[in-house]
Amino acid sequence: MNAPLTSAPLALKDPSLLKSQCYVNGEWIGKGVDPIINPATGQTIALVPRFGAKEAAEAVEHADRAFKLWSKKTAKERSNILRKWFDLMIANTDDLATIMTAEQGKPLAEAKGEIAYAASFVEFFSEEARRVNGEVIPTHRPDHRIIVQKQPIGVCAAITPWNFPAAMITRKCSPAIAVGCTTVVKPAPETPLTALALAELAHRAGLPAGVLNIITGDAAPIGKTWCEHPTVRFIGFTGSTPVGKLLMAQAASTVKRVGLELGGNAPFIVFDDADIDAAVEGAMASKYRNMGQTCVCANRLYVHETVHDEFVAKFTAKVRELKVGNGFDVGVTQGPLIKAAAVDKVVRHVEDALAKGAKVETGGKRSALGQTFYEPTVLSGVTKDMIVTQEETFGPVAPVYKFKTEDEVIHLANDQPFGLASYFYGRDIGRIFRVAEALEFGMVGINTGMVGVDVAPFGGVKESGLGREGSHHGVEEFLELKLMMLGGIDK
Ligand SMILES: NC(=O)c1ccc[n+]([C@@H]2O[C@H](COP(=O)([O-])OP(=O)(O)OC[C@H]3O[C@@H](n4cnc5c(N)ncnc54)[C@H](O)[C@@H]3O)[C@@H](O)[C@H]2O)c1
Ligand SMILES: O=C[C@H](O)CS(=O)(=O)O
Repeated sequence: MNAPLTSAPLALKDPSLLKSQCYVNGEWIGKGVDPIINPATGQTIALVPRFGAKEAAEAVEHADRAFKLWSKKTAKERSNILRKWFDLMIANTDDLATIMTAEQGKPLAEAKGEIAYAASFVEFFSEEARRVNGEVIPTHRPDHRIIVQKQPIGVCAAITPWNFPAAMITRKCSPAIAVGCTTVVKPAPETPLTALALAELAHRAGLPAGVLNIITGDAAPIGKTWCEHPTVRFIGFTGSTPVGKLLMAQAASTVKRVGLELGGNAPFIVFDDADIDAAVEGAMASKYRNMGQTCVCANRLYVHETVHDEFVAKFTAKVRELKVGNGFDVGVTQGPLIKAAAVDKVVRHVEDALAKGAKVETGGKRSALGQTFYEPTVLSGVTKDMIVTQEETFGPVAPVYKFKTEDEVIHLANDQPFGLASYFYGRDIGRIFRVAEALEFGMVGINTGMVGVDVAPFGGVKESGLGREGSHHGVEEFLELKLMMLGGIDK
């Protein structure tokens, strides 16, 4: 059904950044039919095309033709275009953030922060493009020489989530493009407008047709087409673990590489020697960023019994200062969740915890602002039999547990299938190394609540994913090592 456009046009300095078509082979194609809804107001912002398997295959063919040219560009040529893309993202931050807040809901200041974060990957990999060096290996025979060349793997697919509509795309596409690959991208159905605006800026930066292709539409057939297409050499996915497992299975049909950034269930541990004020600050940053809708949010807060009451009192006081509302409104620090179903999941988690004996320190109920809003919540008296312990809540709920010993809390932290981010606060150097090495997670924040940055490898272990994004490691999954064994050198 074509939902009517019921919202006033977004206040953009450059209205041409608001796209309602797909970007394929350097052209805008398709007819908008699926509404993109503002989660704060329920209004329709724009309509986007509903593409499927056919268009997904066509995008791969365009990307493959472009690969043959793009991979032959010099590293400096690729670097220069990525740098221009970065410059245009920064110059258009306000419009990109406005589009993001409208479709995703996060407060405008957070959206601007994400644009800077997303742009930082483009900048970083514009520099890495020129650092992809091969090797000459000391020979085993005087008449032989051994050379290892790093070559771009080809067409890479990216399927991304709604919680970081810009950064999850640039964190995958900029390293791929930097080393000479080409890309086909399906953004989340909730938040494609940010992705399409990024494509427009890439076009303006001079990225050749077919290097970046972005289509919207039916996720399952698009994903299956790319997973099974013999020309696609890599599937990059950021999203839930169940979908990640499905894509990994589908990609096996053509022995593709996969890069999986999946679900999390981060422990946040406060030891007895922690700086409590710093721990509260770190917990606020980790827990309530994006209304708790990040894969690295503190999902379980374990506080040593000797400092528990002080931490809960100070933490709860800070949470009560959060202001819930429309992300465009001045002073709002907590916007809506992405959709009503997300709030329903939060309600289910909180009600389960209360039924099993948890206590509400603050919040604990839907906001009167509407069906997509939930009050920032702190629960105490939480135990491991509650759903919040085993499942990622993906909302503004902080379950607090008490613990007695280091061994006990390390076991509790590790005793679940996820392994993305983890955090702890403490100052004893011996404990810092013991705990950091014992935690079964891809990332450990020590006396900090934030781990995601362009220069550091981001990724998880166990059922939180495969591979690393960002940092100089971030190009490796887009490169093949080619051995050149040269004989007959003595003739
Ligand atoms: N590890 C990370 O970096 C990271 C980052 C953001 C989100 N996430 C995780 O993502 C989840 C929330 O995001 P979400 O709700 O968008 O996840 P999701 O898995 O439902 O969707 C993610 C993407 O996959 C697509 N998709 C869904 N079903 C598909 C299918 N059968 N075939 C192909 N594509 C399909 C969606 O359209 C979307 O583009 C949470 O679990 C969160 O932890 C992880
Ligand atoms: O939600 C997942 C993001 O990758 C979190 S971060 O912004 O990269 O820290």
